[in-house]
Amino acid sequence: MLELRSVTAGYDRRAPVVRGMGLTIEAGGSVGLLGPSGCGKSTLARVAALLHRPYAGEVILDGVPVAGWRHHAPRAQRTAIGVVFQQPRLSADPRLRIADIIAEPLRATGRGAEARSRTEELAQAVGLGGDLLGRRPHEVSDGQLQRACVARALVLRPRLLICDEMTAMLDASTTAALVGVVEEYRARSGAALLAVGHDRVLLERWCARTVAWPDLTAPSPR
Ligand SMILES: Nc1ncnc2c1ncn2[C@@H]1O[C@H](COP(=O)(O)OP(=O)(O)OP(=O)(O)O)[C@@H](O)[C@H]1O
Repeated sequence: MLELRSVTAGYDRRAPVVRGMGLTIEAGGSVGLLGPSGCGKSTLARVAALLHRPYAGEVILDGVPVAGWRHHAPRAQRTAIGVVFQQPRLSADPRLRIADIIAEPLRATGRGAEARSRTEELAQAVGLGGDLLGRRPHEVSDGQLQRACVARALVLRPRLLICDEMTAMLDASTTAALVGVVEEYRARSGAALLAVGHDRVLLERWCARTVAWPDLTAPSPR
């Protein structure tokens, strides 16, 4: 469903963080990407999420090379992919209420009419009850905000979910709950998963296949 071919990317063309890397995520499959802190996992995850344009190489979505990049890839392709980042406080607009954070992608794609029903459905799925939907980020815990970010990542019914250290700052029970939400969604929808992190035990339990950072230097077998 998604293939990265010989991708080179980073923040300075003269010293790229990611060099010539390949990774394949099969339709419905799950891949855990392991690597030490600072090696470039998040950078590669952002390329895979079509949020960061590589300097070289190809990103192929459903057999079609992604084209028309500016900083991001075109929205029509990006909406096939849901992303959860490590730090919910950096990825959620502090001015919005939790319900609006969850519904943001619907409104941004002209599907605001579905916002109310989808928000209620997903809030229930991720375990956000009571008055939490009406609060702003500074009025909820990190774990509650990350639950909202998982709901937001699912709201457009993505066919690929990228979880970049989604549980790094969470306790064991919230980690288990959110992995459960992702897996329940995948079981129902057939969506694929790229989970990025440095917790080998978690990723090996969660994903059908795990790859460690140095092994990505050669293109993955197709
Ligand atoms: N926006 C940015 N501008 C410049 N350099 C950056 C930027 N984001 C990351 N880097 C640098 O790129 C390198 C890889 O960072 P990246 O976040 O991809 O690593 P990581 O493997 O995900 O790390 P961690 O596990 O600690 O999150 C690091 O040296 C980092 O300092």
